Amino acid sequence: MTAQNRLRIALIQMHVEAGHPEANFRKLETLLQEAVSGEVKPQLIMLPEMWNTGYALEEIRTLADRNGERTKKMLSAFAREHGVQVHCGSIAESREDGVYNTSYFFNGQGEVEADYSKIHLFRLMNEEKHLLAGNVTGRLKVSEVDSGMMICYDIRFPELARKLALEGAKLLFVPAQWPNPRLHHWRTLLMARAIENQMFVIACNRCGTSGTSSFFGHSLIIDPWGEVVAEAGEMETILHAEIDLDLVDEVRSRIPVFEDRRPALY
Ligand SMILES: NC(=O)CCC(=O)C(=O)O
Repeated sequence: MTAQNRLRIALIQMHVEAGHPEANFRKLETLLQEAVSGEVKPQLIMLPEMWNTGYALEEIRTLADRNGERTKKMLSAFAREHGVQVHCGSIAESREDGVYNTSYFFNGQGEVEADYSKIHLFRLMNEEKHLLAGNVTGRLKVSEVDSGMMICYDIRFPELARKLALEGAKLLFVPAQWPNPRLHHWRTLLMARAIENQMFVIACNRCGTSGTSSFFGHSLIIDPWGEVVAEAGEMETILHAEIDLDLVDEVRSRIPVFEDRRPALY
């Protein structure tokens, strides 16, 4: 196995102060430095969903990052300085027509390689009242490997993960703010998306509390067999793991699910 076929990942499972972008940007700067200061440097860093504002939806129009400019400036500079790829999780991003829940992916030169705005808005947290839904699926290349992007609630839609897998995705990125009491759903759905599509699922949740909601963390990296490569606990932490990218082809050749599909029947 060559070094090129492996990917070192760090997931920043952080507490988010709802309604306080300043505090969240400051906190993130510290955690990003921490993520690259160990002996083994990650090649990719990922953040949770809506870490800039949290779910301060009543004030989201004023709090959201206009066109993602502040986020892009900070993360692009960081990615370039450290030669590391950064999946920004997602941010509340304001555009002319409203606020979106948007992911950006920066390559190691600090360029925006891909973006994706959440396409399924989560009614239980009133997203549909304050946010606009994206209309395009999220595809990207990570270390030259075809990959897909989802955000949180999106994982309840297996058709989306399957579409990304059929288009070639071998890695699926899922930033989240997934609260209690649905830890069982979080783990099971992520596991299912990994097993049925024989892909790595890389999922970064937030932790801590906001108002009456509490977030259990449990950021996860799951391999294409459905085995847990790494899982965080409930506290703020940086979860480091290394994955073997060749495992996707190995699993797909042992159980040829994609060849055995009968799409004409369903
Ligand atoms: N932020 C979200 O999309 C939360 C999704 C969630 O909690 C769920 O159960 O689905």
